[in-house]
Amino acid sequence: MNDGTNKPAIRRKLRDILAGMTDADRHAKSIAACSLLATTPEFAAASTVMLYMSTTLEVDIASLALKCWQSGKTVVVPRVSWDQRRILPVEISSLQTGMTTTGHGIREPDATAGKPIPTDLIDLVVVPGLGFSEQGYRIGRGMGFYDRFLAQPEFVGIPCGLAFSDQVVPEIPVLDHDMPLSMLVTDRGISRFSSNLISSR
Ligand SMILES: Nc1nc2c(c(=O)[nH]1)N(C=O)[C@@H](CNc1ccc(C(=O)N[C@@H](CCC(=O)O)C(=O)O)cc1)CN2
Ligand SMILES: Nc1ncnc2c1ncn2[C@@H]1O[C@H](COP(=O)(O)OP(=O)(O)OP(=O)(O)O)[C@@H](O)[C@H]1O
Repeated sequence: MNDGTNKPAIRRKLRDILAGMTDADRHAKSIAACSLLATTPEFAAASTVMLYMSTTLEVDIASLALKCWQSGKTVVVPRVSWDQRRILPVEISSLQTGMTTTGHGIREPDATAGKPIPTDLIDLVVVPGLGFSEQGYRIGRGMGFYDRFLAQPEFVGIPCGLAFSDQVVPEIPVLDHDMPLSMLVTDRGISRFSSNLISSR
């Protein structure tokens, strides 16, 4: 069945897998996955990197944010605009200060913090998700925020999924609006999906 109707069941299964991991496992795998991402030429070449404010069940991006700042990169994270049903990239210089918590316990820069950054300046987007396929597709929280973000014509960067290896599943239903990733990094390794490269979009 590839019509997307089983997406809720896949989300439930993936949420169970994530909840079943131990904190120690999540911590070790977060460090491993972020270290691997930091070794890639795509990361080295990026001046502006879009990260996400990780929740406890997602790969913790803290070590990656520090590497970005240490090497002089600009870090942006999403702020949800409910009016526009989109995420807006906002620059941050700390993961702690100036944050507020939205629904689902997701943190984002509060109204006083964070300068909006034009989408075309983003070189690399580190994309969270509930699950990822070996073909470079992802399933998220079901609001389509990242699909809409990555589909914008002004987005010219590289979309890179970041996940625990536990989150990689053989197949994810793909609908027309689902945006493929160019890369996927987990604690087990780096995958590149040549058919999804920007030049072919
Ligand atoms: N760490 C992290 N940040 C992320 C995402 C993510 O998956 N992980 N997102 C990935 O997309 C975006 C945020 N996604 C969100 C999805 C739902 C709600 C939320 O509050 N939902 C309400 C229902 C709102 C409505 O239906 O109008 C709720 O469930 O109460 C918030 C953020 C951007 N930031
Ligand atoms: N480019 C787009 N333009 C308009 N609507 C879109 C677009 N992409 C996705 N949507 C809508 O968003 C909704 C959720 O999509 P989907 O189930 O693929 O979310 P998801 O990728 O799992 O979630 P997310 O990206 O928020 O983590 C769908 O109803 C879809 O129609």
